[in-house]
Amino acid sequence: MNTETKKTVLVAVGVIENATGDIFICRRGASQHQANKWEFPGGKVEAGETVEQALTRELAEEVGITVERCQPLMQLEHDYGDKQVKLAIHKVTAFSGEPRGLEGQPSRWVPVSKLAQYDFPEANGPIVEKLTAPGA
Ligand SMILES: Nc1nc2c([nH]c(=O)n2[C@@H]2O[C@H](COP(=O)(O)OP(=O)(O)OP(=O)(O)O)[C@@H](O)[C@H]2O)c(=O)[nH]1
Ligand SMILES: [Mg+2]
Repeated sequence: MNTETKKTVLVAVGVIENATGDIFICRRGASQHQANKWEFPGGKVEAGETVEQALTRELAEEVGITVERCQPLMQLEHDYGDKQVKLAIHKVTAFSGEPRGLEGQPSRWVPVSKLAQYDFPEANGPIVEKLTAPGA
C-alpha cells in the first residue's frame, strides 16, 4: 500500500510518573504489533472519543489506574511499513490506584536515567529523548 492510501491509527499513550519521578512501562505481548518491546501503556482512540477519554479508558483497562491529571507531552507520527501510527502522548502526573499489568504483561517503574536501556518501538525514540533531556 502506498503512503497516500495507508490509514493512520491514532493512539493515546500515557507516560505515567510517580512522586519520585519514575516512569511506568509495560512489555508488549509476543503476538502484538512491535512484539516484546517495552512501551508506555495506551491504545487506539475509538470513534467518538477524545484522546484524553481514550487514555483514561486504556489506562484503566491495561494497568488499573484512574487518571486524575494529565498534560500533553508531544505528538509523533511513524510509519512502520506494515502500519502507520500517530502517537498522542500525555504525561500522567496524578492518578489513583497502583499501576500493574492487568493483561498479564510484565511491567515496572523505571528511573528516567534508565529508560534508554529499554527496547522501545522505533516511534518512541523522541519520547525517551525528551524525557531524558537536561532540564526535562
Ligand atoms: N500503547 C503504545 N503503543 C505504541 C507505543 N509505541 C508505538 O509505536 N505504539 C504502537 O501503537 C499501536 C497501537 O497500540 P496498541 O496495540 O496498544 O493498541 P490497543 O491497546 O488498542 O490494543 P489492541 O491491539 O488490542 O487493539 C501499536 O501498533 C503499537 O505498536 C507505545 O509506547 N505505547
Ligand atoms: Mg495497548
